[in-house]
Amino acid sequence: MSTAVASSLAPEVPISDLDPYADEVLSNPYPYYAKLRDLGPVVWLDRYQVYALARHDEIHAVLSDPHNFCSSAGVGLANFHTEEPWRKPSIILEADPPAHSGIRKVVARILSPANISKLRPTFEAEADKLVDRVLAKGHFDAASEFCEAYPLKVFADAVGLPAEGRENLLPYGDMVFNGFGPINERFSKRLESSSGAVQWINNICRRENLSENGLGAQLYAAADAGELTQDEAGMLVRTLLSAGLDTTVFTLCNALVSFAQNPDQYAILRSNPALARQSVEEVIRYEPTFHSFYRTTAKRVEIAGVAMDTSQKIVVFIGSANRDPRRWENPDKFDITRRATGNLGFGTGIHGCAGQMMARLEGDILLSALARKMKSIELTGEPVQHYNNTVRGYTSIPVSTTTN
Ligand SMILES: O=C(O)c1ccc(-n2ccnc2)cc1
Repeated sequence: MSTAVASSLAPEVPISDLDPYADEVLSNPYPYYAKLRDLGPVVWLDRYQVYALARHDEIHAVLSDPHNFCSSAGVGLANFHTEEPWRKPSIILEADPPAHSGIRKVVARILSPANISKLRPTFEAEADKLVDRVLAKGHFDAASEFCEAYPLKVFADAVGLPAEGRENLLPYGDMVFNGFGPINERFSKRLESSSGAVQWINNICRRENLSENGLGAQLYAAADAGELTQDEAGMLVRTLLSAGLDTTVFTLCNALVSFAQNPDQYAILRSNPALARQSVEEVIRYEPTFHSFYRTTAKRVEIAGVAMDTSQKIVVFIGSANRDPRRWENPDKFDITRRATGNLGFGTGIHGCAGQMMARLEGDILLSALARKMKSIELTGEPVQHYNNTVRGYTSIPVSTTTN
């Protein structure tokens, strides 16, 4: 498509030359999101030749309408209907009904509160051990020694992974999340340096490499019961490992930085550690890990009066929806006393995050364990941000802490 598209666009679609993947935007996207929201309900990003939605209501509507806005063309910038994906498409994330429905049902059961609540005693014991270890140090890196360590232990154990080789998990997830953006230098560099990780992931998802009763084994048991094929079970183990590590690591990073930067909010949590679960919700709203997603029009369709052709890519900025003053009061304030449920940090609709209860379990347990023992936390240096096309978090968060 060329300028012809621009001239055939209805006049009311504002055109922006924003590059959402530029470092300066990724380092603090919120002012750019505000500009996009003010431009209009639908904006044309000329650089990538895609429509962009930055307001809550239009994003909610598109994510709730898989019939008109499909996922099988890929949920990143690449259109699987016209170009080769970098890896085999996900049978749940990059699928539409009816193929999606049966797969989702199995994954939803395995990640349901009923099934994962059995993990709580183990998750709590590991959280107490980790909190005691880092608080004994007084000074530590809350990213590498705390926020990364916890999911890499408890979630990887829950899936049934062996102890060795786990250093492949975050680089693999980084590739997956870069892959939802353009094939830019950031993505291709990661792709080159992580071919070993791809091999390791494909191998570790095999049934014989997983523990007897983990979440991975439960997926293969569903195949034995005829709900999936054995191959689909293996692909869904890949899903758990693609989706379940970097996201929770960065959510915990964003929580720690948000609390360190808002000590009044940490004091509230400290006074009532039972607020941990609600504060995870506010972290997901205020600093969502997952910032942008795409859908593809499945037919000629209209959004906010803008007529779109079929096969058009639309980027929805979830991070912007969660800061939209049309939906949230004082959206730029980190406030753990607000009711943040219903925010779009976990998406919504049939593709709403299948792992959200796992993410909440990990966040609730780790933050309440911290709040019970850590009196205060402060940054002893600038947190080092992690740059990725789609997710936001940190690779280093130097802190000093005081205990009871
Ligand atoms: O099936 C997969 O490979 C896959 C599924 C879901 C995600 N995801 C996106 C945002 N939170 C999780 C990533 C990868």
